[in-house]
Amino acid sequence: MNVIEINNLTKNYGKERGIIDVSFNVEEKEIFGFIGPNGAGKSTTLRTLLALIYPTSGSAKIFGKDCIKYGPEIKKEIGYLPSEVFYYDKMKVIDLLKYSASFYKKDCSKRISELADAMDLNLNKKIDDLSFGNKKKVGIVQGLLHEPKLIILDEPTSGLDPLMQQKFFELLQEENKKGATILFSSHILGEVQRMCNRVAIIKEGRIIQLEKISALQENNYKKIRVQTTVKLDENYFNIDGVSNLVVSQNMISFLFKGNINTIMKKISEIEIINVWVEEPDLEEIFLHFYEKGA
Ligand SMILES: Nc1ncnc2c1ncn2[C@@H]1O[C@H](COP(=O)(O)OP(=O)(O)OP(=O)(O)O)[C@@H](O)[C@H]1O
Repeated sequence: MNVIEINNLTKNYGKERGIIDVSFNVEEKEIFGFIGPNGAGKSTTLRTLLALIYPTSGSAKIFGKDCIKYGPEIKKEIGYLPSEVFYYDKMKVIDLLKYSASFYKKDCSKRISELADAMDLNLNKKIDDLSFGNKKKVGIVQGLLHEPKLIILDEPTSGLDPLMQQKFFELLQEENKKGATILFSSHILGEVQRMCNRVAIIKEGRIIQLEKISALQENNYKKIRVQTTVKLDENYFNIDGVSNLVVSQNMISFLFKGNINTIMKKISEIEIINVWVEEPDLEEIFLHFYEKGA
């Protein structure tokens, strides 16, 4: 079952490009990554899902219901962490969280203290006195305190130190095990690689790739390095599926997409000293997309 269904969602900010024809689904209990560089359109997509902005065209459904028409009803089951958090600075953390909890028809106090303990957040401080990272933690607790069925996070780890990032990911994994579906945006590929089952890559407002993390790494590209006895003509590997070719002395490296036999035959026809075939990490795959203008 799809918890989120996005169909040809387009948002123009006047003449400015926001997002163009964005479509993807997030299945129940999935941890789904949404990656792209600054300005690609991640926040615009997520804000539209939360009915904070209206699409120019296209539509999206959450729990099978139109996200704009049924916005208020749907939002009760969603935990949202925006990329930037702003608060009434004079309030104490606990008062702010109690206020947030008052919007839901359940007692969230136990969960608030559990989350604050897990994130090492002092509930009795004034918001004003918190560092950026601690304000982010308030946002995290605020987003999770009502045990939502769907968690939407916009660049959640920015401002958290590595130890806190780790704790935060453990928290998310626990929520996921309990049944929550998670959609989070990031430009940090390592965390997406570690956390997510599937990923959508967005570039200049358009989705350019939608794939299982495992497929993205295993099936699509191989990172190949060949050590030859003599310096090879760089056109030798100028065949379909080869990209990012670098020749230096008697070492040649490139990314290969396609039938592995094709490239192995080509390699077997030259005198080699060694060959390495590796899976590229997401960072390399991602860079490849951007360089090639895919
Ligand atoms: N309120 C706005 N008015 C005009 N243009 C906007 C507005 N908000 C976003 N944009 C434009 O829409 C595009 C997508 O921006 P968006 O914030 O969704 O990207 P992002 O992937 O979330 O990037 P970041 O990580 O920097 O937040 C950008 O070109 C941006 O300049």
